[in-house]
Amino acid sequence: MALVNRRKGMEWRAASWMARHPGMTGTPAALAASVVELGPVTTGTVMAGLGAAGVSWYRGHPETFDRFGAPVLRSFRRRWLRYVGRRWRGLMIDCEFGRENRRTGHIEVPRLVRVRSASPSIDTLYVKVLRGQSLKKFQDAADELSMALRADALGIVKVKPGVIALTVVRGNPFEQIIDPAEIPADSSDVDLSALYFGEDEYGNDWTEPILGNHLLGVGAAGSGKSSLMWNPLRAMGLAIRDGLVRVDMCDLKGGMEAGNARPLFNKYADDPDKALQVIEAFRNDMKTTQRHLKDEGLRKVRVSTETPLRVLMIDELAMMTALGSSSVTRAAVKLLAEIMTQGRASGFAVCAYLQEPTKDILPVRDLFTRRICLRTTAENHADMTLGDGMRVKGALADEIPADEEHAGIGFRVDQYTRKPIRVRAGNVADEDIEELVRTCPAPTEDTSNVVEFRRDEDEDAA
Ligand SMILES: Nc1ncnc2c1ncn2[C@@H]1O[C@H](COP(=O)(O)OP(=O)(O)OP(=O)(O)O)[C@@H](O)[C@H]1O
Repeated sequence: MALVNRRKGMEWRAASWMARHPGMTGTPAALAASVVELGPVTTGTVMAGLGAAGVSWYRGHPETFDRFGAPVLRSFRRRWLRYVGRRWRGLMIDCEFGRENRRTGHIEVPRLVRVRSASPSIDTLYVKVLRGQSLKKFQDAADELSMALRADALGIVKVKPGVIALTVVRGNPFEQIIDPAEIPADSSDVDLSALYFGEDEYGNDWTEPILGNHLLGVGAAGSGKSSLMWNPLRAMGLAIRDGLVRVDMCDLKGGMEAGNARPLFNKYADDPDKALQVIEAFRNDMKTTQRHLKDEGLRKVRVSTETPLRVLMIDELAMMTALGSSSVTRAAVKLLAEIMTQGRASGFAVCAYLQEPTKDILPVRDLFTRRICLRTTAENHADMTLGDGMRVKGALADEIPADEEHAGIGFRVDQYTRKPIRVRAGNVADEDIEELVRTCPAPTEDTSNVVEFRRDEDEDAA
């Protein structure tokens, strides 16, 4: 075939643009058809009705609108304003991703195929690269791209052959330190299905359910993991005091984190051997509770002083699952797997915290039902913690600056939309922990007729 030195005709280019953007062409076409067929009054009335329905959704149910409606509208607006044709083309040429077609002389640029905007501060741009361009070329130009896109953090990954995703994060919605969870005035005010952890980037309360769940907090040293532990403890405060929630604590930082808060806990361990005993006893209590529920013909526990919610907290979980002696880690992994697969209905929850979420360190990672990823040291930790593809969608946990101003900031996944949401945990200071220990010590007498595990005498004495 002879070589041609002309571009495709304008009408053909317009036709292929229309085929690629059916919404942009289909909507005006449908409107025009409606005006012709039904008349301008009917069309106007339908449009006004749709507009009014949208406004009443926005005003009447902000939670569902922000969750489902806003991302769609925001993606559309950003695609056709912020990243519209000429702007995108200029940006690509300025960052030297344009290339002259030698035959036609036309400057070709990587094509923006899709824009998704999971939250006001996160855009994911899916880009079809030109033939001969590599992922590395984009990664090498990350600084230039980040400046041109006015991004505070930029992630660049391959999505499929020929398509990359640029994840653009702008601004820090959390310039203020967030207050810690309040200790409720009464144990009946404790909501075990929505414990306060902090705020999300929209300024809404960030809560997590603990009843029927297991929670994993991942973050590098100094990322603020302790606030993922103390906020739920404060939020459960009076329920701990009143015996509705019993917490066993394994503080494998050698007692540095929770050593001063022992009165809060039903059982406490600060080394792997003692922790293994605590975990084993927790599993045995779970078995006893399961038998009790079976005898009563119940499928689920009702939290009461007889059958309290049992929480096993483990700080520096890696010490139990990988870094301790092999006999301890083997036994601990087995016990944790048993507790996490069977404990939800009987009211036995695990909350664990660690720095590195790889399968070698945490073989039972997938059994955690709620996961939070604070600042990490490696790119792939966000996907390992939150689920595949979450980094592309915006969870750039490895780009969170490693300073105290950004401690407690991280990502969680919205259970309905499966999108990452930026969150910041409340900052729990030493005085807040002291207040909790002072006001909410666990009952020393074991009132339960189901769970027979008691504190050791020597611990009480201490
Ligand atoms: N939610 C928060 N908001 C603001 N600052 C915080 C928050 N959480 C922790 N910090 C501060 O960040 C610092 C480190 O926090 P923290 O000790 O919780 O980190 P960590 O992840 O537990 O680290 P390590 O694993 O090394 O113990 C502390 O000085 C703390 O005051």
